[in-house]
Amino acid sequence: MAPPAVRSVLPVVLLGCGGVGRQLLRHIVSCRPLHANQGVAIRVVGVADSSSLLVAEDLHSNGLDDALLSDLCTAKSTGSPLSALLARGQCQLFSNSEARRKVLDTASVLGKTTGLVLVDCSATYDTVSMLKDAVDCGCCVVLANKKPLTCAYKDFEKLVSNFRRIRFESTVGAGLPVIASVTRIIASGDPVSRIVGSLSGTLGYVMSELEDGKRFSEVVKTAKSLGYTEPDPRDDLSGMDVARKALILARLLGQRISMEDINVESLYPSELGPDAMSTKEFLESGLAQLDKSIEERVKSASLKGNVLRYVCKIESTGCQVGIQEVPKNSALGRLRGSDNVVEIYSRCYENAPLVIQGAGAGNDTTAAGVLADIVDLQDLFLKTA
Ligand SMILES: NC(=O)C1=CN([C@@H]2O[C@H](COP(=O)(O)OP(=O)(O)OC[C@H]3O[C@@H](n4cnc5c(N)ncnc54)[C@H](OP(=O)(O)O)[C@@H]3O)[C@@H](O)[C@H]2O)C=CC1
Ligand SMILES: N[C@@H](CC=O)C(=O)O
Repeated sequence: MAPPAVRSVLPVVLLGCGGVGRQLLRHIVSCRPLHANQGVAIRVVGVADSSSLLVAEDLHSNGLDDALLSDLCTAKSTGSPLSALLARGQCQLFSNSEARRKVLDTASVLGKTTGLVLVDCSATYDTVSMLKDAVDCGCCVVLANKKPLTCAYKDFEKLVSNFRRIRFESTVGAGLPVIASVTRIIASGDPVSRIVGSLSGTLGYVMSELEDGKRFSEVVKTAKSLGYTEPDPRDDLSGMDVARKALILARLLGQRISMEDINVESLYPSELGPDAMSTKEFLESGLAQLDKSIEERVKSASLKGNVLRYVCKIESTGCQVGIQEVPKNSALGRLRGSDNVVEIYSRCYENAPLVIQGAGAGNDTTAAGVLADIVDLQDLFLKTA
């Protein structure tokens, strides 16, 4: 039987082709038959990293072909620059200084015709102004990067101003349907009063491995190698990554707050922070300085039948994120590995909260969440006859 005709074509420019971005490209390629059966086609017209942007020569063609995308993943994972792909033909390369203009030209051309989805899988604030300009061109935005939604409130407001055109499920809980659930509850007129949970795959993994007697510095490095941590793991250990998730959720609930309004507990002192040493130095020498004090905290909790968890609490009275001792035999205490758990309380879920639990970090699940977000926009990209 012939596959159904293509109903929606979604042109995509991907910003960031690190662990998550590359996995997204692999998912896009491997899901072609599935999407074709659903009448959906994703056309990757450009991919950027921190130094350049690779764009399809003809924006209205089929985009960068799958063989090129696979080679791009191989090149980037072996440390080659995007320029190594130029010899393949069918694409053009723009340096960092020209990339922003080219993305916006592309957004402007496609925004007026086929539409464009700008997908941010970087971990930088540098994309914010480009995303806002793309929104002005009528483009859609999909984010794994939390930073654009956690800078100035007016930037958040701008990005979500057309809620139909933005998706950011993977910013909280990776592939878990946290944003979708909260959005649906709010849309039904059921006021969300409280969200409590463990929202860091890295810290969840680290804490549960510590219970098995492993050394803090070792498990943090393992979490990094498993793709759970941010590019600089101090973003996780400082609590800032969880605070960003809390801020996104709080803003989604209508709170006009900023990062400074969130109480954040860090697992390391400022002497080991980014102003004092590089990520490499931190991993090689700084991290091990924390082993003893963390081991003592784990032991002290264990003597009381408790375990340590990094807990996030969002209420109308404020947001806080920090380490807590919780009973070993509680929902939070039973968490293992990179799993997240989120409890959502509202009028309908007052005494028994809505609970969402599952893998909360990792390139695979995060990229799957991003892909689902892109496909979710398909109705805005219907082909005209
Ligand atoms: N890993 C996970 O479990 C989860 C991750 N996320 C988020 O996904 C994002 C990506 O994470 P991850 O893939 O692990 O990070 P990586 O560090 O592996 O990749 C980041 C990518 O962004 C690129 N980049 C940096 N600056 C820019 C820029 N100005 N424009 C375009 N690209 C740029 C980097 O370029 P270069 O290759 O040149 O360095 C790199 O390719 C992060 O924001 C993270 O918070 C969200 C949920 C879960
Ligand atoms: N570093 C983050 C990745 C997902 O947001 C985490 O550990 O949860």
